[in-house]
Amino acid sequence: MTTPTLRATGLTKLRGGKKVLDNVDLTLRQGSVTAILGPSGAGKSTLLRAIAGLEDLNSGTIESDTRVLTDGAALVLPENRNIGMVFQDFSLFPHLSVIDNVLFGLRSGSVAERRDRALAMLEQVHLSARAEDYPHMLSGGEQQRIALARALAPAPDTILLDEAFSGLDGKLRAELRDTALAAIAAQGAAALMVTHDAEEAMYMADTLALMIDGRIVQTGAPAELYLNPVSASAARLLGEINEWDGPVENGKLQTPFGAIEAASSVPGRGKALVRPEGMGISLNPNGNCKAQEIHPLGANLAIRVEGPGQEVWLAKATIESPIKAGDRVEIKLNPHFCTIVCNA
Ligand SMILES: Nc1ncnc2c1ncn2[C@@H]1O[C@H](COP(=O)(O)OP(=O)(O)OP(=O)(O)O)[C@@H](O)[C@H]1O
Repeated sequence: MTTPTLRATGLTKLRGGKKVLDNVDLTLRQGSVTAILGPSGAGKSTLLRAIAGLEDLNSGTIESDTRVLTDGAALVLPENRNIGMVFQDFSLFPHLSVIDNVLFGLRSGSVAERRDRALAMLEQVHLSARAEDYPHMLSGGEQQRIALARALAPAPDTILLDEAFSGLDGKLRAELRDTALAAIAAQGAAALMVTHDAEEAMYMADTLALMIDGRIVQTGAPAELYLNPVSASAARLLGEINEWDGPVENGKLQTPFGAIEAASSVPGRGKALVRPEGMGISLNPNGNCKAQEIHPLGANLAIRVEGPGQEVWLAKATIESPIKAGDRVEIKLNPHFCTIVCNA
């Protein structure tokens, strides 16, 4: 595992008596991308801003591998934290050319060295040919690539991306994600990104941190969190999930679509969580379930399946599936996509 470049411990921030950050711990590592995913108002931007030094904290410590950035009173100013930031709205200086925007944050080295560095960063985001243009001459995606080059130019230890791709759509957004990943990897910075978009978070991040009501409720690799969520609310952040409450007896919880084994002991009642991919669906004229509605989703079909007691769960099948709305079907749960959590 690579060296931590930034460690936040016990970050707490109160606003109007409400904890918008509640004892947040987070470690960022060199060359690794961490994404914070959470609903609106969860405190994601506040956390990013606190790390950048733009937000005071009530308590907690933020340290880089060499120094303490915040520890109650001890505070390193934002401009001295060696942290780069990219915002959703690009925030380029309109009166400066592209190269001057990138040069803006470069303070060390001779004029020629700084220019070489700025050009190298523009090269990295494939825009060196536009160095003398002004921001208004560039598309939104191009402006965001300049913002990324500007943030990475001073070789920050850490780069913070706040909904940096949200203003862009479709193909452009996908391209910018890849450009950003390559540029971040080339610089070896630790990246922390905030997004509402679960697919974007899973695509880009090595580590995901799920944030709800100011607390980080789960941290881990995207696949681990997708398959083994700690709660229904954590599971919902990463995509659709079927939920079923019931007693756990002999280590099993019975759902309308089959029994699920509890990985660890869950006392009393539990909640079964089943990803749509875990609903193994097949045509069976004698099956006790029915395909109620079918919607194409690119390579997959989303199928609403009615169970024996008229419960409706979501299943996924590949686009070649012969199943049609109204068909009798059979469901076999795939335990890989099923979890039981405490029903608290
Ligand atoms: N300047 C401010 N003054 C007062 N309250 C604020 C301020 N900025 C944010 N808040 C509140 O702090 C809480 C956390 O806000 P924050 O912007 O960090 O959430 P978020 O998870 O980034 O949300 P979003 O995804 O909508 O941007 C919210 O309840 C928000 O209303």
